[in-house]
Amino acid sequence: MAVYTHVSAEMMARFLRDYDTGELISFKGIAEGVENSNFLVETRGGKDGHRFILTLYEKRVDPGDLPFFMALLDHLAERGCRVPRAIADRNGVQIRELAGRPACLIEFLEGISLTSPSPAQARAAGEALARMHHAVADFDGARPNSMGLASWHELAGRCDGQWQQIDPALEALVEGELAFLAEHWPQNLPQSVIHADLFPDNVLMLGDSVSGLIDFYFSCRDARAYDLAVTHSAWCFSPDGRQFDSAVSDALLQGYHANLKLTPQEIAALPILARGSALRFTLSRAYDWINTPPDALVTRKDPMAFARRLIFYADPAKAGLFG
Ligand SMILES: Nc1ncnc2c1ncn2[C@@H]1O[C@H](COP(=O)(O)OP(=O)(O)O)[C@@H](O)[C@H]1O
Ligand SMILES: N[C@@H](CCOP(=O)(O)O)C(=O)O
Repeated sequence: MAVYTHVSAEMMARFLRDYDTGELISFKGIAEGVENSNFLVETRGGKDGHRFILTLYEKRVDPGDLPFFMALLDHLAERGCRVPRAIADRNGVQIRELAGRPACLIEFLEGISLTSPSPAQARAAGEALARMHHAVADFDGARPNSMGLASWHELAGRCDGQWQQIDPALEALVEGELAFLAEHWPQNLPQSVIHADLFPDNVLMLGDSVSGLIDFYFSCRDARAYDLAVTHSAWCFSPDGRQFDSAVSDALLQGYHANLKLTPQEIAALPILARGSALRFTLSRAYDWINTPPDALVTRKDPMAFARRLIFYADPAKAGLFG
């Protein structure tokens, strides 16, 4: 359960008094997620609906970036993408504070977060990602990728001396990959605002249809093809990273390409971008594995699940994976 900051019923009720959401009737911490504290909030008698997500922004979210995220969500929603907007209070303010943390009340979207997506669902996710990339073409917000190549050395350095508690082979794998990617990371690819964390748990689905894309708190400007590589690394393996699902992979790539054609340079770069994505999530999970506070209500995610993906993508026999 991801709740790092505890909120009392009195605090929550007081917070909601500034909105047209009606009276608080229940709230509870949400089990999924690892980054922020999220609560499902129910109200009655309000004008703005009766079910909401209240997010308190934690460790990796810079409060200065919240206006970028909120403007992006507004922009995407205005262009027909199913994303949750932040609700404004009666003074028109979206970004507030609760329990000493930056806080936003977010529209609740229906749908289920998947754990084992089918090819049809992966195809729908690929289509939704491509539609999002089209929709941001005229969004002029800017935010560099705080979890991009430049940050990976620093993140690895912060795990120094502690790799052994995760896996004896991990340090050598990370060192080798950092050196390889520093030399081979593709340059000059088309840039876009990207989601950068489009895991199955961040795509809400009703049957085989996408009902919402959520959790834009790593979104940034970076190579557009890197977003597809992140999504590929997240969707096309069993959760422990031991099994690759070629049917899900084909469907995801077809769904994306049916809506947005990548350039030949982008397609050629995908194997290295996928290695980068696998390394990025290995590193953030390793850092969290070592540093998660013991009193946080959170289930840590296994870094080795992405180390295994990294080994898969680095295998020369997989070079043809992306066409
Ligand atoms: N707008 C939303 N509508 C419905 N459910 C949501 C919404 N935002 C988050 N959730 C639920 O909360 C969970 C955790 O949210 P998420 O944004 O992934 O957390 P974190 O910021 O910790 O990564 C999601 O898996 C989903 O079940
Ligand atoms: N997707 C990342 C971690 C970010 O957390 P999420 O709950 O927003 O998906 C991972 O799985 O390591």
